[in-house]
Amino acid sequence: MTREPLRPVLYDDARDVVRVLDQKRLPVDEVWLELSTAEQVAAAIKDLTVRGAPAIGVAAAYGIAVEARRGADVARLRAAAELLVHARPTAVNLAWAVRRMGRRIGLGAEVILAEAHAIRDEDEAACRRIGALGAPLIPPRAHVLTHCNAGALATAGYGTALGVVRAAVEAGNPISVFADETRPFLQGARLTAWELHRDGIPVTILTDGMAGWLMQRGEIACVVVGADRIAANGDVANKIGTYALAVLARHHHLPFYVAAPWSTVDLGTPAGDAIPIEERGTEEVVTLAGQRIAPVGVPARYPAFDVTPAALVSAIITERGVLRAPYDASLRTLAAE
Ligand SMILES: CSC[C@@H](O)[C@@H](O)C(=O)COP(=O)(O)O
Repeated sequence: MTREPLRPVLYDDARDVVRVLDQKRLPVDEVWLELSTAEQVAAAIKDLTVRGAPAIGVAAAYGIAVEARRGADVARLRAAAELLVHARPTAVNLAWAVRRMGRRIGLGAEVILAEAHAIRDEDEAACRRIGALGAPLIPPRAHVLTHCNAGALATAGYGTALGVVRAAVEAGNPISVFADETRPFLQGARLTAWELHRDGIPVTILTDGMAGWLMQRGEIACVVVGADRIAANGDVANKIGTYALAVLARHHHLPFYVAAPWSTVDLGTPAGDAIPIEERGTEEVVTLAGQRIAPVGVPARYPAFDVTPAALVSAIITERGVLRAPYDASLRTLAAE
């Protein structure tokens, strides 16, 4: 059965609302929210209603557009941009999109909305190109491990890591996916599993500690993940737990691929140690499905991202091409194109 492509962030031009699929409630409920202010969009980004690096960039762009279309003046639009750009710190796509929108402020609501639509459309096109470029890297009938959700839900549509998976399947390679559950927000168990299952792509959920054992047994052919920011030297920030997979992949001589649009590349950040890593509230770590699972009084940590050194990355798949080490040089070359 062919299903409608999944597009988690949309704009209703007739009613001037930003429509977002509530990712906090998936997979149990499929609920679309309608947002009509920059404050509402910023709150949806902060609380992970909408998440994934490219998707939060698209949402922020529409957050500025909705204000413009509802009559906000330049000062209000600049304040909206300021609010949105600070909603989350690690994914550079957010700052990239807000900066791009900022260049349209003052040119009128139609121009601003057109720019937001362009950001959305270009991201989906980039994901499809990433898929086409990445699919040939996946061995026939491979079991592919992914972490978090770098799928349609995390982008304008189609996905980055899952875009590679989708393109491989569309090209006739009957691969299957292992989805790390990705504690504590469970993007893998809830979102990756939901969107792949929806599209008929075989997916099996693992808890976060299982990958090493399956690699040792030869049950995983390669790892494909997304990224929140790629530094100029090729270091990659992505969901916490990604670095551990890269180390495991290296130990087991498996390829470790990063799939991301060019908007995730941040040549202004020289290396991974300069990437800001979001620390979130720890309630989610000490609770599961609303139940406390840890003793009261014991502290917890929740760094939401980690950095994988470039040396552990086999290739970075972007819409501009597939990059190989040395990444400082290959990123500079593609930046110039
Ligand atoms: C194409 S999405 C790439 C990344 O943003 C994704 O892998 C990720 O880490 C998302 O984290 P999240 O905290 O769910 O926004």
